[in-house]
Amino acid sequence: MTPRIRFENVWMTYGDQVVLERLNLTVAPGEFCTIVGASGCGKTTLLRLLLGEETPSRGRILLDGEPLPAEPGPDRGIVFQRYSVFPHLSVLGNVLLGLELRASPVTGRLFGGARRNAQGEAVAMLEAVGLGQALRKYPSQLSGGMQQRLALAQSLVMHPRILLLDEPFGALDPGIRRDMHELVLRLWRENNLTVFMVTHDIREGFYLGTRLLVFDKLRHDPDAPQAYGAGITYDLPIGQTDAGTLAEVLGRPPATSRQPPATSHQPPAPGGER
Ligand SMILES: Nc1ncnc2c1ncn2[C@@H]1O[C@H](COP(=O)(O)OP(=O)(O)OP(=O)(O)O)[C@@H](O)[C@H]1O
Repeated sequence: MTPRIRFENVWMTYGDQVVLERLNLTVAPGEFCTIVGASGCGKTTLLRLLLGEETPSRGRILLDGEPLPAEPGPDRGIVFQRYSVFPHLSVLGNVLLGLELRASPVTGRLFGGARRNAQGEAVAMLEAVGLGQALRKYPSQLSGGMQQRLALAQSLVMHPRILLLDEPFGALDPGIRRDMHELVLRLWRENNLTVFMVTHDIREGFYLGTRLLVFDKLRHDPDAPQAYGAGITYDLPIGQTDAGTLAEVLGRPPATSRQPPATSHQPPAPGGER
């Protein structure tokens, strides 16, 4: 099967600062990769490379076997910790906008049947994330959790192949975060998504991911801290990783959402149950 994403010896530098180095990574369709690492080690930079907002300084990234487009596109959706939605548009307007711009890039307006179809799609997506009762509200009238539901709907209505999540639940209360975990797992299954999610919470990473990627510097020169970038120090298929490795990474045993399978770990079939 062609990998959904493939990094081939990717480096990312800003001036003389090496942020990421020697990244080699193959991700199958339907995997849910959670990404952890120290602050400033390049996690957001990795997502921006996948989005097409940045291009690698060296190496290349392939999307379904083709070079990744050098600009953001509807096949890659992103949700940030905050500020993903447009404050001056209603909930419905936020989700409609992408559909309108895709169909009518110049005016961003749709008319007649095309507009009704787009509205139907947007409403269905908002209902799927639990915002069916809030279509006419504005983002300032929504709680933090509702704003993140809106941001998810805004991305998913474009039917992306890849969903990029940059600490999307970091600012939410624990109870709300739990609800969002269940929502994102359902959306992942229902929309055949391949997910890359940055989190500071390693337990969240274990709970949600099918695969946990740990980023850290592979080498370090105290006299030249910018000389070396981060790479993947652990690539853990969750459910198949031995207890010793997990304990080393976590400092204690993991809490995963799944029982480890007895033998091998298979990424879930897109849309399949796990
Ligand atoms: N556009 C840019 N120009 C110059 N340096 C940048 C740019 N973007 C990121 N950096 C630098 O790259 C490094 C990695 O930043 P990045 O935001 O990817 O880290 P991170 O792991 O996501 O951090 P955090 O966990 O704190 O969000 C930082 O030192 C940052 O200052």
